[in-house]
Amino acid sequence: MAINPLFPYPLYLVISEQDCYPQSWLHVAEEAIIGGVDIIQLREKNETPTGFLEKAKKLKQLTDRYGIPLVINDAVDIAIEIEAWGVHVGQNDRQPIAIREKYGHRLQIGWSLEDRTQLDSKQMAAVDHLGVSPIFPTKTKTDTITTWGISGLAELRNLTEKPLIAIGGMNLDTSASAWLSGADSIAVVSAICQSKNPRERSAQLKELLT
Ligand SMILES: Cc1ncc(COP(=O)(O)OP(=O)(O)O)c(N)n1
Ligand SMILES: Cc1nc(C(=O)O)sc1CCOP(=O)(O)O
Ligand SMILES: [Mg+2]
Repeated sequence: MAINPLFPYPLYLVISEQDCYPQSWLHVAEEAIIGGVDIIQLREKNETPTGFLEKAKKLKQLTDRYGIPLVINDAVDIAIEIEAWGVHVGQNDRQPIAIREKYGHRLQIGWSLEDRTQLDSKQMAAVDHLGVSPIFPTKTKTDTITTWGISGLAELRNLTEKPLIAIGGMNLDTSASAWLSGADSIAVVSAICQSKNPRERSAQLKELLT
């Protein structure tokens, strides 16, 4: 697959302190960027708002230094405050139209797609890219509904021109098939965060996406 000019970020790291433990999450982020990660999402599900904001500021400094986009998970107000590139929201979060109405185009908006019927939702008008949620079951996030599999991803590719981000169980064994089946980006948590060498693992994953 070629790089999609609407989402030219083939390797997408979703990071949290907990998912990187016992490694330092900020160190993992930097090593992953050096290894080839193109975009990072900060996803802190167990932080206080103040703690999330502090982490977001630190990560923004790092991503700015390397010139890559930062996405904030769920917390639209924090994304605005730190001038993040984007926000990612799911079906149970603040919805794309409400975000667009309030903040215009200050944020790129990612939305999780859990079901084909959601492609017909009016929310799609305010969505910039879609998280295909999930491709495979994963221990990192268990409150998902059904799995798309590679065949579901390929079907989706024929149904929408929005950039598609494959997430859930993406690793060295699964990323190439998702990429070749139409994903514009491969999002990973544990494959990088739990690797002993996040820089090398990122480079290995990136190598598959060319
Ligand atoms: C790129 C990407 N895709 C999907 C998700 C999941 O978002 P959501 O369904 O809101 O679940 P949480 O991540 O908030 O638990 C994502 N974060 N990123
Ligand atoms: C953050 C997230 N969202 C998902 C979704 O399906 O929407 S799966 C997921 C975690 C992906 O972790 P790993 O790369 O370790 O499988
Ligand atoms: Mg969410």
